[in-house]
Amino acid sequence: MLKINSGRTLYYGKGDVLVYRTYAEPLEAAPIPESPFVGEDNILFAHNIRFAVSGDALLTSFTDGDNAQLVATDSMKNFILRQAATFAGGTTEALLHFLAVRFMETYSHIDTVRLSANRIPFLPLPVPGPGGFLDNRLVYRRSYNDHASAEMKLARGAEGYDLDEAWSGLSDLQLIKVSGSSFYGFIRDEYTTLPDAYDRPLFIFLDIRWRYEDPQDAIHPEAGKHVPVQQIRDIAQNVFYEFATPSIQHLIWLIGQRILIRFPQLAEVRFETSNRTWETVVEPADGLSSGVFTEPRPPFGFQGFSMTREDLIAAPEPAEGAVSSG
Ligand SMILES: O=c1[nH]c(=O)c2[nH]c(=O)[nH]c2[nH]1
Repeated sequence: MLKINSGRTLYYGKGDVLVYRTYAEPLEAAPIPESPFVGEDNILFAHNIRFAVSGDALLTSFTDGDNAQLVATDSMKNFILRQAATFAGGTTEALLHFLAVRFMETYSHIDTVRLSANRIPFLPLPVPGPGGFLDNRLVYRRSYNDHASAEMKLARGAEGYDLDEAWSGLSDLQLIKVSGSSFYGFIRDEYTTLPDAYDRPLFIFLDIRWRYEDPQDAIHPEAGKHVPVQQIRDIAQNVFYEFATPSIQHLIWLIGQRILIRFPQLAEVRFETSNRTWETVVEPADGLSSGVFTEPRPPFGFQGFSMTREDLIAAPEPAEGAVSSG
């Protein structure tokens, strides 16, 4: 008999399932030095979810055209939307875990669920209150900026469900540092046309993902070890601000160091970055005087880097000559 567990790829599912859940569980977080973030109300808890299932029982739907074991992807979408109403948590990771477990409890022939989500951020708006401006809890502003993400695989195990390949993430962060970044000292040969840059306006796109030592920490924020995406974002921003950096490669090393120092519950951090350094049109006289720049032309450079706790070294001090004065 044909099997799927012989290295065969078999899955199907639904992507772009938009789930706008209101009044999810509020999230609290302990502050860290780089971030004022101490929690969010989760009044809008919105996600774009991709949900894929697999299992031996699905093989004949491919080989014989037998639909008897197929949950229509339209039903999958309805399942996700309706189950989201009963979700009692407040993190993206917990939502994915909940949906995958509920699906496998409902459909016993499904062996594995792989799912991922991008949070759709809605930002609170300050309104005048008695003692100054306060975030209101009715009107929010849709943001197209960086956002939380998560992905995981849930597999039916001997006892319950095994959680594998669980990653939390911050996607689509875009940061510009107007002065205090250099790039020089690289190989200079007959292929080199790029001039040395001692102070470039460094615009970068970053995707950061992290994995917990114990993946349950991502799902149970009440245990106090969930890492808020806002604090990862604020660490990235602050490290960029603090250090004069010689390359994006070294910048992400410094960001990774800080993340692993702040969050001992994390086992690994991964980066994917893209270099969008603005093209100089009118050169500034020095780092802090006016210049004119424009969008860079493709092709764009990129970096990928992963770091585990074994990479942790003593916390580096901000470099001499860092533009940021605090
Ligand atoms: O930070 C950078 N790293 C590179 O590897 C590189 N290569 C390049 O052309 N510009 C840059 N910038």
